[in-house]
Amino acid sequence: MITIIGSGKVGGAAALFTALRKITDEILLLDVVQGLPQGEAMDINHMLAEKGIDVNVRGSNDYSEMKGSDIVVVVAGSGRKPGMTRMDLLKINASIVKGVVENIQKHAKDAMIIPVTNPLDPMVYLTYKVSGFQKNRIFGMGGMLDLSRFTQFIHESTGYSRNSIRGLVIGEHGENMLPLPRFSTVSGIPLPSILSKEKIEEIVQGTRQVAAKVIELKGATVHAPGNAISTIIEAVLNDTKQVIPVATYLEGEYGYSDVSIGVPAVIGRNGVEKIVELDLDSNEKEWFKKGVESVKNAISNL
Ligand SMILES: NC(=O)c1ccc[n+]([C@@H]2O[C@H](COP(=O)([O-])OP(=O)(O)OC[C@H]3O[C@@H](n4cnc5c(N)ncnc54)[C@H](O)[C@@H]3O)[C@@H](O)[C@H]2O)c1
Ligand SMILES: O=C(O)C[C@H](O)C(=O)O
Repeated sequence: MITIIGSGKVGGAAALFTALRKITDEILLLDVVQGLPQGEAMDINHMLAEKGIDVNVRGSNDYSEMKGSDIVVVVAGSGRKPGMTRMDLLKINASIVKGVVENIQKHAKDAMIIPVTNPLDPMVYLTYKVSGFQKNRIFGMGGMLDLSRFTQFIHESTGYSRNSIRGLVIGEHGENMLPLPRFSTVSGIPLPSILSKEKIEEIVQGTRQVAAKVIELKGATVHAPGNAISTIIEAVLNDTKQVIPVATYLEGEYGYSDVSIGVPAVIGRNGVEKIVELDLDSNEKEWFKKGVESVKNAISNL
């Protein structure tokens, strides 16, 4: 059973994409707004009925119903408006996430938690500290979404199939995001031997900024984050051992401790089964460090 706390735009999309993957029998949508998760569940079930997919989606306002969840996704809280950074949501969302995690602790203490609420990296840290869960059981979704955007930019710039592209984006899910062209390939060919330096710089900047553009145009990002959440859920439930960038707690990896930030990790039935350490060059290390400093600064204000 998968529980999704926060049945708004991204929570609803995550339920939809997860149901379509047919990887669980039951999805519970929770929200504080009366009627919203119930209505969202009905709407998704109607779609699943036509498709003949027997995943049962339910909605509730009662946290105790998440008992027995394998994974709890936390996507409750406010989104940024045009002109804001994700960090501007720190204070308002920290109190929501803290309350939600206390409830997970109470009702689903054997679950894994996928934090999604922004600012993502500080929320992963808060979730780790408030829950007291082992660190491998908490992994935030941010880098997976950044990677889907980087992949789209590579596709648009090269014309090659999205299916041939293997990219990587790590670091803060925020202003200091770190797309990694040196560790990205198209059909095994490293990106720097396909695209010019200038073009690569353009798509790196584009990857950092494109979420703000979507928010300016349509108010929120919805489908890409919903799908990225379902990719991580699938990696856990199907024990795929896929290497996925997730925000997780570091204890010396990449030279940092007592901070949560995006790194590539092997995701399987035990959550984060291994953090993959890359040999970053000096420029990449600098961006990673800026991300760590930004997250540590936020953590100190929690
Ligand atoms: N990490 C990422 O990659 C990523 C991607 C997209 C969105 N987000 C973040 O996800 C969050 C949600 O975005 P959205 O567009 O779905 O927002 P939304 O406003 O559509 O939905 C948020 C929902 O959370 C609910 N909620 C608030 N407090 C709650 C509580 N205590 N318990 C249960 N539910 C509660 C609200 O009632 C609302 O329905 C935002 O913080 C946004 O920035 C993160
Ligand atoms: O950009 C946002 O505020 C939402 C989310 O973090 C995203 O990257 O889509």
